[in-house]
Amino acid sequence: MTKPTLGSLEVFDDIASISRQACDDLIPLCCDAIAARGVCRIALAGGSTPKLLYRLMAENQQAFDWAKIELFWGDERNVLPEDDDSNFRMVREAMLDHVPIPEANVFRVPIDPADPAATALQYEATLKAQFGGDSLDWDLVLLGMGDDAHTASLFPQTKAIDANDRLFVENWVEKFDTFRQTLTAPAINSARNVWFLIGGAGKREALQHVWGARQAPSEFPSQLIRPSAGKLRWMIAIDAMPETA
Ligand SMILES: O=C(O)[C@H](O)[C@@H](O)[C@H](O)[C@H](O)COP(=O)(O)O
Repeated sequence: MTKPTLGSLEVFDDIASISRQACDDLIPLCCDAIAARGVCRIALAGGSTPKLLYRLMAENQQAFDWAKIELFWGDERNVLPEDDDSNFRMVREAMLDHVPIPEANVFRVPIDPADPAATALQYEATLKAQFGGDSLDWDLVLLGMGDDAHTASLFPQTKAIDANDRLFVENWVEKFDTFRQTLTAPAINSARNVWFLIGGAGKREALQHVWGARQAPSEFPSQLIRPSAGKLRWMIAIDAMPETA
């Protein structure tokens, strides 16, 4: 069976079972972070896969100390927060509207569609201020992966892939003819925990490449995710698992 060379692999029946396990594991992760450092900082993934996890967090809200949890976005679309495509809106509807998290603990990417560069600089400054410097020791970064092997908004053959001197950047994505906003690979790789939540047969080929011997991160950006000291966890639905090589 094709497996990742880095990190742990767990195979699940479907995205629902991934979501239940991730929610169950988030409870002690948050408790331990808060006990150790007084705060739990999480970078949320966008897209559709993590929606159920966010709903489960809301359903199990009594298990989380929301006053000491800080939520950030690993990436965002270049749209306003009420837009259907907004990752912030997706999280707000699935979780934020239903849990007692203080508004001051929710760090939305301050999108100005007309000035993506300024937006990125502003969010990067927020990250540095909140973390007290350039090393973002996230307690958890949640990630999805596209069928083109992108993660966050690190898309193949885009500038953000090489933005190793930055933490958060605007990223022109030709195939969408628009900008995205994204954490850079170094900003993700400083995390204590990185969890990929991936499901769907459409991701199978991309995972085959990402886990394959050929290292080509500009083609398969999820290969960039190699936490320097933290734990990498692949939570994969069986329908996304590559055929045995
Ligand atoms: O803004 C986004 O779309 C996400 O951050 C993106 O990186 C997502 O995780 C993948 O595209 C997978 O998306 P699905 O979960 O919808 O398959």
